Amino acid sequence: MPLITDIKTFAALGSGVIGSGWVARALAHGLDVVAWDPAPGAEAALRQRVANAWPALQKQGLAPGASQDRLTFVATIEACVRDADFIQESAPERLDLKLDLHAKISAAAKPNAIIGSSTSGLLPSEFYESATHPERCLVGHPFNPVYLLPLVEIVGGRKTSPDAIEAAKVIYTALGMRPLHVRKEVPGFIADRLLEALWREALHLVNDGVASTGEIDDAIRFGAGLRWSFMGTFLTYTLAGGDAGMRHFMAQFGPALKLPWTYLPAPELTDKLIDEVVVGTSAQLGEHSIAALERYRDDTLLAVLDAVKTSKAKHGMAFGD
Ligand SMILES: NC(=O)C1=CN([C@@H]2O[C@H](COP(=O)(O)OP(=O)(O)OC[C@H]3O[C@@H](n4cnc5c(N)ncnc54)[C@H](O)[C@@H]3O)[C@@H](O)[C@H]2O)C=CC1
Ligand SMILES: C[N+](C)(C)CC(=O)CC(=O)[O-]
Repeated sequence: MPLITDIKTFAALGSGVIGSGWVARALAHGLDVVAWDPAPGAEAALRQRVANAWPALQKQGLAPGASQDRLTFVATIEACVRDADFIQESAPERLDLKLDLHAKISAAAKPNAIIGSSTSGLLPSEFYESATHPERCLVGHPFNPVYLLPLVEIVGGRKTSPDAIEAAKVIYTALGMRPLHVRKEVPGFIADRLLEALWREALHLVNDGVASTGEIDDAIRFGAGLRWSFMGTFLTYTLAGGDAGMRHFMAQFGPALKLPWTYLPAPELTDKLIDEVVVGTSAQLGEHSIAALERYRDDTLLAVLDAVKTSKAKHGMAFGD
């Protein structure tokens, strides 16, 4: 039986920050969405989050027929996945929970529906261990906000078939995303391995009293953060080597890698460090609500995406290049 790639109904299990982002993306692409989340009040919270995302999605352009009314919230896992053409799980990041959940999801789903998990770094071979038809099960790791950021890392487990990886690429592309197949199943995949290294160093800088949370964020957003929206570290550093490129860059800056610039192991998460990070980021939030900052972030991301697209077109490149 061929895997389903032309999807009409999207099932979302877990409707927190990431699940609601998937729901918003799928609705904006004109799909019917069925959602399930066991928390009391989850449906209202989901509809609220989708409504907050909708203005940005309208600016980006909705698919014909796209509507928030095409979201149905159901009471059981089985009702959520039974008729779904594609399933995305965004439940809490706990191996035991995902293992149990995927045994239930996969048993109730159509046998040829792809099942994706949003996990940030757990291994699919482990949490799909008890799945029915595990060959169609994989990771589709998105980035927050899921409804705007294109990247989705696709990671297969030991039992995932190559056909399922290809089917997932087709599905996520149809949802307006940029799939990146992580060919080796490693914890943290590619992107979170990089982000975690930065995050650990940032926490050390706070812990050691070198900088406040706001100063560290300034160091990112006025410098490398601007470059990262259109050029990765390898190409950026090639340009930093001047006409001699990467070879000169390595000769000049390679030795610094042996200097003790970075700590790598995570700092102890003491109450003092947690308080400092919470107080620092509360000051950064100021009077703004999370929802207001999400709208600001969405508008800014749309402008950045637009600018990158326009500039690439001027230089003969497609957005995905
Ligand atoms: N927050 C982030 O920046 C990102 C998170 N992820 C991944 O997405 C997944 C979800 O994370 P968030 O949305 O941030 O968490 P969240 O805490 O915002 O949402 C989790 C939701 O799952 C629900 N839930 C609780 N028990 C459940 C169960 N047994 N089955 C299904 N749902 C259940 C909760 O009620 C809650 O609504 C995790 O695997 C996480 O690693 C991926 C990319 C980014
Ligand atoms: C913090 N995080 C590990 C959950 C982050 C991600 O997984 C991706 C993101 O959106 O930064």
